[in-house]
Amino acid sequence: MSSSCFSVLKKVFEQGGKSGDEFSAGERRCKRQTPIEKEKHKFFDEATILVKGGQGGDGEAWLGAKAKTVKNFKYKWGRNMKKYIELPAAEPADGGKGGDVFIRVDRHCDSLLGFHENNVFQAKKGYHGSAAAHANPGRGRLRIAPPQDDIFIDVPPGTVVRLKRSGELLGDLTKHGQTLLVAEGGAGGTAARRTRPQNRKGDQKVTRSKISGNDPDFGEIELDTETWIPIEGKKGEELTLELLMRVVADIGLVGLPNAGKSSILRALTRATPEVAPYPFTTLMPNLGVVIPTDGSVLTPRAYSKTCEANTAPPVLADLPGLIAGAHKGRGLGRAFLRHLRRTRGLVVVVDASGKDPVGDYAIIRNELLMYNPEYTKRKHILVLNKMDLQWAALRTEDIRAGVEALNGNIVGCAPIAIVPVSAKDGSGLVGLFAAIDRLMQLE
Ligand SMILES: Nc1nc2c(ncn2[C@@H]2O[C@H](COP(=O)(O)OP(=O)(O)OP(=O)(O)O)[C@@H](O)[C@H]2O)c(=O)[nH]1
Ligand SMILES: [Mg+2]
Repeated sequence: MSSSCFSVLKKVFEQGGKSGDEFSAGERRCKRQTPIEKEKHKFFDEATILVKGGQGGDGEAWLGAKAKTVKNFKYKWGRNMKKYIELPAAEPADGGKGGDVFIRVDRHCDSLLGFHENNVFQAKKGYHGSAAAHANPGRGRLRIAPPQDDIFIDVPPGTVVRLKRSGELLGDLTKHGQTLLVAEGGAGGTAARRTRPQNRKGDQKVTRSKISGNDPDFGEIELDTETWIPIEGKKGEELTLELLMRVVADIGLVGLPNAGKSSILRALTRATPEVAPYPFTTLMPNLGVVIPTDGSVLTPRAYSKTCEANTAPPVLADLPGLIAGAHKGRGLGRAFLRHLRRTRGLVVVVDASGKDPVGDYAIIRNELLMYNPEYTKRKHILVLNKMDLQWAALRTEDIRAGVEALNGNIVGCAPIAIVPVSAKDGSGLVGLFAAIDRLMQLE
């Protein structure tokens, strides 16, 4: 079947069996997708955003305030008390700081897709000095307006933040709740009370008659309070950032399309990735925590027996299928291999009922080598899947021998275990749990 046939078939599957004509006009309108939504797998893990810190609030220009004379309500006749007291003049307030922009990790967020439609983040401008009067009601006037609220941009765990221009790394955010300050808000402006005019030549606001001293330009300048001016708040930082997501997982599942990677993820974890008998079913990585859920296949007790150390269960990442020539852009290319960067080990899945399982294994190892030679040095397990098919079961020993005979220069390090399994009927999964546990114990 041609690949276009596959995509049509896939669409029909996604629509729950309805062909395009069976949808009403309203339904079709609702289902209309943007180009980005259509090709999610190309955009889900990278984005460019513009972040702007808020401008600082302006200082207050309030020069008219005078000291007030008020009645002394504590006054008692006969004592040495003043009947009237003088309250000092309230001073004008400085502007408040503009809001900062932070990037924050949220584990409920799973892609950067949203940033393709909404990619400008501007924090609010700081409060002006005049707002300070209302910021502290009943408790006296603040001399500085309060700072503006910060904004937080939520990203998925595993997001790398770089400056677009220079490529400088600003942060690699992996843990839920981690934050990174990316654009600082501008400082608030100073109020008129503290501001001095610039003593530049020709500045009209400086009264020449008041210039004294022996400086050839101006010397000391005696200022006239009439000329005091408030200062505007400073502009906030403004940066263009590049976001790049690399999933955070302990183990990556790699293999040719249809080998059964997603089926294995389903069998070992609670994740429910799509499984279907056509290639490139998986377009984006799926994650799952290794916890057996199906009592008929494995109980949690059986799992804990297989685990020697009482460590947190590993996270598996199921990636799209890789094909020969992926490094030249064939299939889905190999850009998704970046998601293996943070893994500690790999599980290479091979369809043992296929034409040439040993050849498939060599293709995968070669593609990994072409992408990043470091990947072929990582510890890995070779899973021979589809053992429920008789043809696969009969060939197991031949496949083992074939893999062991492969040249280390081509495939890198040898697998730490070769595990025959069937994701369909669950056989061999206990052995796979044990092998994964062993992989996690290895340095
Ligand atoms: N008989 C048998 N079929 C299996 C087994 N594991 C997976 N399959 C079938 O193989 C086909 C492909 O399975 P997937 O899990 O989608 O394979 P994949 O490697 O994730 O495929 P891509 O996402 O396209 O790369 C499906 O029809 C599965 O039902 C198995 O152990 N035995
Ligand atoms: Mg898949």
